[in-house]
Amino acid sequence: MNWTRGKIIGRGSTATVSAATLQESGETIAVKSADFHRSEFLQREAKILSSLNSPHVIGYRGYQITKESFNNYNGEATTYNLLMEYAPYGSLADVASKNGGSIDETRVVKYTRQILLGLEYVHNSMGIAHCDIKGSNVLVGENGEAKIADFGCAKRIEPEITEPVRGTPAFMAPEVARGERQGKESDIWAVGCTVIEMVTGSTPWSGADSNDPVSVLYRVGYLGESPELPCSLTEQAKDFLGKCLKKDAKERWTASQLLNHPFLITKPDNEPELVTGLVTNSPTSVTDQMLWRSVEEDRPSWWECHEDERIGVLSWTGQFVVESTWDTDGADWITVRTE
Ligand SMILES: Nc1ncnc2c1ncn2[C@@H]1O[C@H](COP(=O)(O)OP(=O)(O)OP(=O)(O)O)[C@@H](O)[C@H]1O
Repeated sequence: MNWTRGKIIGRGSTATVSAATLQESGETIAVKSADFHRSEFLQREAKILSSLNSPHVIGYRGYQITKESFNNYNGEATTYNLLMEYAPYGSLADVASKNGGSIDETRVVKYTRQILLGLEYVHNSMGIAHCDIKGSNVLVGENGEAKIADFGCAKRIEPEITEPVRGTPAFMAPEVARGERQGKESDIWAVGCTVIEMVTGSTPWSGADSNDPVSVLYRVGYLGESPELPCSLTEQAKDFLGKCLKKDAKERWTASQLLNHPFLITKPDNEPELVTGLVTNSPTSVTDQMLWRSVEEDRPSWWECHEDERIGVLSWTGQFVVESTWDTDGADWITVRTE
């Protein structure tokens, strides 16, 4: 399959995402790329994504290994590329920021339903837990529908293998924060956190502790705290979040149960028009520079620092692997390590 790489449209902790055009059909796709030697998670993601087929999961278009010079490499590097359906509105986090910081309730209901439909499929039909549900890992497709993406942390539910828990601290359920287990129940906790993120425009725990993941994990895992519910929410919405944020994983509702919760089945008002997301129309050519958001132009200020420091900063903003050896006396807190 021949394709031409376009502008960079996203950058995560493990990979860079570019827009690209398929030469034969002219279709715009997204290509997630990583240096081959650091592409273990991306390869794992490609393997899982290739087995999934749902309107609520980002579409798989194949993978390719290339030799090319991009992403500030000196000279040519062997690059692993995951080819995916392109989501023109970017992630829910992008949609929120383009809509003045948060997402209106009608759309929050719609996106939540679609995330749960995606999870119902992934959990029940495919036996997979996503393990990193959050606003920046849910993309908005051409028709405005939410699609789950970024399966780099995903794992098979059965047989249950003891693996280090993975994900993003602010979205971690108590049992994950304690390094005990991670499965479909912890995805549901993360859905609750994602609803809070959509409503408030900030990640949960975004008070004084927001820059200290260890403190957040301690509060969730050992002090029994839950993220604060926005006071603007209706009673129905608060009840829904209560079912997602049950401290005991066994009591948490499943995706199928939540899909029947009144918060999601009450007829919504007319959906307001989507305010410009990443792009306003599905682009047809990567040469149409106006259509692409370039993170090259608005990299955060810490991006230019020395690579070691940058990895350090990324570790605070990105994903963590938590060793499952913690005990409650706090002695093992430093076993949180980054990947
Ligand atoms: N298919 C896509 N279409 C459009 N934009 C995309 C697509 N995939 C990813 N992006 C953009 O790139 C960003 C980073 O992608 P992704 O989360 O998959 O990378 P990552 O390295 O796994 O990130 P992290 O590990 O930090 O969560 C997304 O938040 C989104 O803005």
